Amino acid sequence: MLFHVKMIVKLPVDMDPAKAATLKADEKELAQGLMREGKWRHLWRIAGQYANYSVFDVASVQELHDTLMQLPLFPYMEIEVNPLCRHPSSIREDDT
Ligand SMILES: O=C(O)C[C@H]1C=CC(=O)O1
Repeated sequence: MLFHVKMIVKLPVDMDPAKAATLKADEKELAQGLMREGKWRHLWRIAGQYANYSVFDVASVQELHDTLMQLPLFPYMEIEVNPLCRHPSSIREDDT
């Protein structure tokens, strides 16, 4: 199942820089692992924002929820989720 996810990161301005750096490093490690598993299919920076557009490919809504909840930056993100399905005009064969 494919989901378009927008993540807006809002770290507290007074957060300890060392804590912020650790959170970002942990998030990067987890994100890259999910990408290698094929679950985090796309990750794009939204230009000019500390935010991203992502596409997740997971087995269920529950798996998406659990995956997002486990992100180290989850407590500091505003997240918007939209489910995706094939477009009848799409010519791409890999739109699974
Ligand atoms: O930077 C972000 O958009 C937030 C988050 C998503 C992946 C990652 O490494 O950090």
